[in-house]
Amino acid sequence: MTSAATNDAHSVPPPPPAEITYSGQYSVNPLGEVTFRKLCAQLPSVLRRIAKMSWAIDRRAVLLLLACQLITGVAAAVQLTATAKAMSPILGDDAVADRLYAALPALLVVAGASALARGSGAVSTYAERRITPRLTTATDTALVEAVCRVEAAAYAVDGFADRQEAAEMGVIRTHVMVTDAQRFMSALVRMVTASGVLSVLNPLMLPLLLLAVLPAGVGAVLTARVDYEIHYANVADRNVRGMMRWWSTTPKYGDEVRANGMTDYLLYWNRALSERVDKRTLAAAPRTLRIALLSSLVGGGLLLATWAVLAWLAVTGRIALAIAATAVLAVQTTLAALSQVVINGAAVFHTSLYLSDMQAFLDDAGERAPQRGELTVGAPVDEIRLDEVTYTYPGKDKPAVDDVSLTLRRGEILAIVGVNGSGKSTLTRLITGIYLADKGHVTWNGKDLAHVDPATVWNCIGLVPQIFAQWPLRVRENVTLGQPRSLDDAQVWEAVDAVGMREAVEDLPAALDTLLAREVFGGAELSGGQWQRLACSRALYRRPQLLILDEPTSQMDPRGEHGIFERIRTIAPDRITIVVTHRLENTRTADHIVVMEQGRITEQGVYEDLVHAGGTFAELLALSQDR
Ligand SMILES: Nc1ncnc2c1ncn2[C@@H]1O[C@H](COP(=O)(O)OP(=O)(O)OP(=O)(O)O)[C@@H](O)[C@H]1O
Repeated sequence: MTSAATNDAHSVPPPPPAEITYSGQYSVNPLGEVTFRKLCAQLPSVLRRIAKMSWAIDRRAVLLLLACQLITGVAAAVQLTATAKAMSPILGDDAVADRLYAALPALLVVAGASALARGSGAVSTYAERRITPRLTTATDTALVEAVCRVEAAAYAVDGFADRQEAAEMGVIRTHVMVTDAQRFMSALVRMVTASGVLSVLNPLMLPLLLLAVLPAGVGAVLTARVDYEIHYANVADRNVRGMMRWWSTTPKYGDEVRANGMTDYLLYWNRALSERVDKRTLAAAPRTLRIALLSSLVGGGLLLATWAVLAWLAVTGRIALAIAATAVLAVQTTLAALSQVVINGAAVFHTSLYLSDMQAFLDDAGERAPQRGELTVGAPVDEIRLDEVTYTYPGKDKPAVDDVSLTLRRGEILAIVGVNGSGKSTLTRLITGIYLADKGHVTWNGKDLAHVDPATVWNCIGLVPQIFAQWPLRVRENVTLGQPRSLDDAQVWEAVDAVGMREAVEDLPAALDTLLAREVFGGAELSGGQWQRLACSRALYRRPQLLILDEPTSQMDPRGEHGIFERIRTIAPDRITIVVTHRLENTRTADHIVVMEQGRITEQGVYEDLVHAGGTFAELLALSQDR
């Protein structure tokens, strides 16, 4: 390419990343219409929920936490009352030594109560640390399990991935949830006891103090509301950025990224998405500043009024000096506790929003888990029938599989061929019960898959999908999928031999024990064709009743391909075998071939008949030989 051409290509700026918005049925920001009062009213139920979750994890730690809160409250009340007692002699007219001596018992009580409060603080931190890690693990596991167990069709539902991303935030927030709740509760207890003491000293002080702190409370909750609004607006972009980050940085696609010169573009993408996220976040900064300034201004003015009233009461002799001094302390304590209540209350509330997202996702995922029925299937699987089966992907107008009827019998090899997008893979998903038909029935041994426990169906299947996982596990687990059939490795080697991989596996640093993850220390990497052979050995190891191979040899050398088809023929009598392939020569092995076009079966028969039928099969075969 000439340099002019290169410059030309570079003078066209790349298009910005597509604008994606958080979609689906949860696309309405739940905070949009909520008032401050409603938010405060939600706190008890949020705390109850956190307590319930913690209770399920560690009852003793929860009880310990509650006991500590009680002790904190009692200690705060004792401290203030004893301080008031100590103030009278200290502010008296006797000699200093006599005044201190008289105040000593009360001062000792203050010291004891303070030590008790510190001790209970330390114990409550210990209890909280007993709960948090396990709570985080429990929620994380619940989320992973929920996603793994949904009907596969859920992945195609609008907004499912975005809601999953939003739910991930709930898991992250469980790290701080118990700490926030515990701090909130302990500050609340301290505040209630201190303000109780204060109102005993002078009933006028408490309402004034509450008024002084109220603006800070409103400000903190309003800020939380803005933060969540921004989080909500950024969910989709963060989701896409996370995915793109993985694709850009994983070594698996490193060759493609480098050799195709994609690095600059990918960095541009990452930057553009981050800038978009930042733009939204920065746009909110003036709003949060306004909220903070206004709430501080109003709160500060009211606090000034509180101090003025206290001074007026003392100066006019309406309260004794000792009481006024204790009131100053009580106001300080209440104020400190109140701001903690406000800060931690807002944090708890903020967390609750993410928890609600997580719970909504878990509930939704739970509803999307297969609920098909109690029927079971097992070996031997003699017949699989499809009767007028139709399936349309969510959001699509045209069916991917349209009115297909087919019968598969034990011992037969079926080949499915057709152009890209004709519905071959979708058909195999319907046969395996990964998707359920919208119309028509798929039956195994006469049992409709719509009513069969899918786990029993999947126990009978060995599947080599078109795009298969390269698990970062040892070779052994890559073959057994972590479900060994025996204690020794004999059957693993048998499956490895079946795909001609013995030599390659023996050459690895630790043979079957070699970790197949290049990124991890000590890990090894296989070639594309070797990975594909391993995927085949995985399916063969299961000795399935239904063996499905979707383009199983696309990356293999002719020797490997020949070996696999030999093997398929040898083991075919004990099972039903389906091969999806574009290499039409490979369909010679099949007892029956179906040709798919636009979701329908348009031709079927054996190889020799189809070659001479003058239809799509003959045309595709001729094209594949025209080089
Ligand atoms: N997860 C999905 N969500 C929505 N549409 C899908 C999904 N998977 C496939 N489709 C659509 O369904 C149709 C059939 O796809 P399918 O993967 O079954 O074709 P195929 O015959 O296996 O193609 P290929 O030869 O390229 O593997 C296509 O139009 C495709 O766009």
